[in-house]
Amino acid sequence: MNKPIHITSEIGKLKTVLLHRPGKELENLMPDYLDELLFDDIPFLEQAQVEHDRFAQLLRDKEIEVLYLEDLAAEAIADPEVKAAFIEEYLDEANIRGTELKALIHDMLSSMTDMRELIDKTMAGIQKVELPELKNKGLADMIESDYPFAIDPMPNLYFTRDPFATMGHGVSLNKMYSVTRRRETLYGKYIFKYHPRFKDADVPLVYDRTETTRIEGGDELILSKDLLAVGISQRTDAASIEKLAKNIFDKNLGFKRVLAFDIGSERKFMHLDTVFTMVDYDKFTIHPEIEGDLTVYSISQGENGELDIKEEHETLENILNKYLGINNVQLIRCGGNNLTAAAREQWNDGSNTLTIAPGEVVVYDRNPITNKKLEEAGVKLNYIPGSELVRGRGGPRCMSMPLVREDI
Ligand SMILES: NC(=[NH2+])NCCC[C@H](N)C(=O)O
Repeated sequence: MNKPIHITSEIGKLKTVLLHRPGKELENLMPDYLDELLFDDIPFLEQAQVEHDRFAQLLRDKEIEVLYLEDLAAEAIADPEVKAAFIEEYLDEANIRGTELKALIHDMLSSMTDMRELIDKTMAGIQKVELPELKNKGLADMIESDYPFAIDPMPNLYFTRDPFATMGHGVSLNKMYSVTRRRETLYGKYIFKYHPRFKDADVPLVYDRTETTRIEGGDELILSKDLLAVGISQRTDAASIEKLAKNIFDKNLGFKRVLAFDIGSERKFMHLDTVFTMVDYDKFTIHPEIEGDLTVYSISQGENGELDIKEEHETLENILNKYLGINNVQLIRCGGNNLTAAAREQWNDGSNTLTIAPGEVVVYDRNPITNKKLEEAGVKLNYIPGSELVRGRGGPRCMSMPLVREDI
């Protein structure tokens, strides 16, 4: 049987990818709560969907199988017992104030017979005004309080890169940094456990959402079948990288070394993939601010199952040459040599490329300076529009989770 997950590089020909088409959760964004929900503006849903559909169609035109998170999740909970368990768990994590309110929503979700509708509802969130019965139960105060939601939306779901990350034939089911994104990983839990595509494969989990320290997929890069890169960032703790490395070695996923890159913890550099992505065997896009010496921890398996950790201070170029065993790494600067362009295009995810084959990527059309640099370096570009999608601060890499790539 072909493994449903097979990822041994960041650049091998992409065969199957997981997306989420933005849905009603984006219409539950409000200016007052944008910061907590990690958005900088409110995308126009209809247009965001048009842009997203272009992205998906481009991938299909390249003969890549496109799967949707919402479909897999719906299929995963088809069995009534699984559906019931999912609803319980979803509600337990939904921060609902008031038991009657919870019971009411429980009834509402349980009575839904179309699993896609149910999943969409759990993603969109629930406004208190959608529950008129609540008044009769004496809980009018809940309705009248200023906060409009009974259950918050999950607007970041279209960044499928983050809640879990595929590596080898395993999955890092992540503990997210922010409250608003923690619930997203529940879909992954049910998909890998119960979906027919995955359930017989016993997908090994090398990280679990129940962990106490955080890690996100934007920080997890597969540099080769032997080598992972993980960012120590706003989103990912050093402690999580140790746990991940230990599990990867113990569960024999094939990787020999994990490089942990310390990239600081600002929002603009929230993940490693916002400053650094791999586009070819020897080519990387980078944000100029990570040039110069970096602190990198090289983690391998030591004696008696302990980790062997070495600290190094080196330029990105030297580190990549050394650990990839090449001598001609080419770093392509986001925004070229102009600082203003670099800042602007990095903010608009100019270095957040999705590589679909060695030397071929998907990029936003809105970053012409970076795109020209990529072209000059011999990289083949496929453009998508991103005027609305970018408002959530993510590009083609963030909006996709590869499930299968050809080996390189
Ligand atoms: N892999 C990425 N860079 N993902 C971008 C995620 C953006 C999202 N608004 C967040 O802050 O979480």
